[in-house]
Amino acid sequence: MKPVILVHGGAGTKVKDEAHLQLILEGVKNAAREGYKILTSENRSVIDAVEVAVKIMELNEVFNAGRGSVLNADGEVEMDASIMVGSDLSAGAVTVVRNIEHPISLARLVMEKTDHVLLAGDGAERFAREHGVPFLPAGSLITDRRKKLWEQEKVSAKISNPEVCGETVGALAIDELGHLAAATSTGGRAKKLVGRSSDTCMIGSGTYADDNLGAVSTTGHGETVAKFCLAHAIIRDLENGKNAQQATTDCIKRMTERLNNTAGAITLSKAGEVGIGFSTEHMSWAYIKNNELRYGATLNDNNVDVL
Ligand SMILES: NC(=O)C[C@H](N)C(=O)O
Repeated sequence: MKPVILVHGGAGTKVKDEAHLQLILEGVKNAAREGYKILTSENRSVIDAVEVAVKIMELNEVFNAGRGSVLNADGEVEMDASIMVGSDLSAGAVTVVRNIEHPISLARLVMEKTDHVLLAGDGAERFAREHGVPFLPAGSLITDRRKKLWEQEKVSAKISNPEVCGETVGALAIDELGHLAAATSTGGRAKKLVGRSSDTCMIGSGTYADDNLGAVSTTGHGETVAKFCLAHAIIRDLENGKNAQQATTDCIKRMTERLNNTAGAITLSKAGEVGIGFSTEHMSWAYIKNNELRYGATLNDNNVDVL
């Protein structure tokens, strides 16, 4: 089995101009490269690879995760993340967490240090403190760009257009032995109600991994993704014999038709096949397989860098 790392930088990104597109593409390529380094290093582990890839994007302000997350109705950052290991289906997630740099690492701590799957808000933050997770001063994750957008949107009564609140991040990996892992992290939807949880923290909607079938990370309009259990719908299609690309394309299409809203997903099958699908105009993605880095932001893109 060839190791593969596959990442996305969110469906629904409103690409402003060429310079913005390049920042997004550099962001997903960099995350894929760093994840692949871990995946192919001596002490390789799929869980480390997806965590590192997501952490890199949580630090990158261009994405809606960690620093650079969108702001809720009160103008604050509340974040969600989840992670899953395909060998034994262990999973961890956090929701409505504030002032920590890496929600994905906290989700991993929930997976590894508790017998729970999901911790929320104050309880998740108390658990983080007890495990020595550093806290940032309040407001540190708010960027000027998000603040400006929030101020513009504040004057409009309508709910945020899902096309303008993309940039959630996710990563999948498979190693030489066929072990899979998946991770997803988000600031959610702009102007969301305080305390709102997203699909991203829901195992089966935002994230899923099972060595017997495949791994999925989703992005897009969270309520739609959650109602459709998009990640697990794709897994079921894999189980029914579809390949990674067919399963991803078909589920996104069924979800979009049924619920009249948009989303995107990346999929790795247990054979290491890649699936990329979205019903938004853009979703950035990158993957490394066979020493080639492939990346893009539209369905027709097929850019290749040889490593
Ligand atoms: N763009 C996103 O993926 C946002 C995320 N799914 C949410 O609804 O919170």
